[in-house]
Amino acid sequence: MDCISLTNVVKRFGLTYALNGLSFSIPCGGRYSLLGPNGAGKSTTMKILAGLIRPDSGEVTIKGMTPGSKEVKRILAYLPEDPVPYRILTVRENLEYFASLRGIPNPKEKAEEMIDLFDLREYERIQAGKLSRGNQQKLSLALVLLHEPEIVLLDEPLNYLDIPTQERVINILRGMNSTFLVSTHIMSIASRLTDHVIMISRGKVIWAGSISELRALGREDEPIESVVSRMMTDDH
Ligand SMILES: Nc1ncnc2c1ncn2[C@@H]1O[C@H](COP(=O)(O)OP(=O)(O)OP(=O)(O)O)[C@@H](O)[C@H]1O
Repeated sequence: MDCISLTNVVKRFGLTYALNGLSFSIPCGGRYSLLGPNGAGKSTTMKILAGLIRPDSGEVTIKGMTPGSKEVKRILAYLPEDPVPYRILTVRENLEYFASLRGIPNPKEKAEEMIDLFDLREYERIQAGKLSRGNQQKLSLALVLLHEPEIVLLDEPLNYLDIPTQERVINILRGMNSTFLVSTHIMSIASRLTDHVIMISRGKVIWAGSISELRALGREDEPIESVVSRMMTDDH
């Protein structure tokens, strides 16, 4: 079964076509990266899947359901590019609040678990607005993952994180059995978190396949970044 499906999706902002006939699908349990040059339509795609904006035309389903519906919200996590937790709440309060919004039976226990998992103990009583950008990112990841979502949409998830935290987060994400769509410009993140790639440019898919197929398109010893760069530039 497909957990994510887009067919012929068009989204315009004024005269700009952010998405222009975008179609792809991701089977349940699939781990996919969304790659593309600046302005390709990656964040727009994520927002449509998260139900935050509606396409002008085309069909979008999450496990056969409508994005943004109550059923989908229950099973989906979306980390935007620049997530902001509730600034006046402390780290712990944010976690407890999100856990109770999610209907988790014991929000305090869940907050404890996420504080340990994301190494936030030192900051648990600090207001989110006073955290460093990296610690805000860590908290935001904890907030979107606390309900053990089946489908996870992450826009540049490792932004601002120091190297030990990147490793910690990569291990957490790799340990989850969810369906993943990760938008990133960093190929090492794509290849460590996912095994398939959807490459888009000007609002439509220009290539899709496994990361090993992508590597095989390059010359021997050619860095994968160079292969991707050529594919993105050839399209222009
Ligand atoms: N709210 C908006 N109003 C007007 N134009 C928008 C809006 N959101 C996106 N766009 C335009 O839609 C196109 C796709 O933008 P989008 O943010 O989806 O690209 P992206 O692939 O995520 O880019 P980047 O890699 O730079 O983050 C761009 O031309 C952008 O300027």
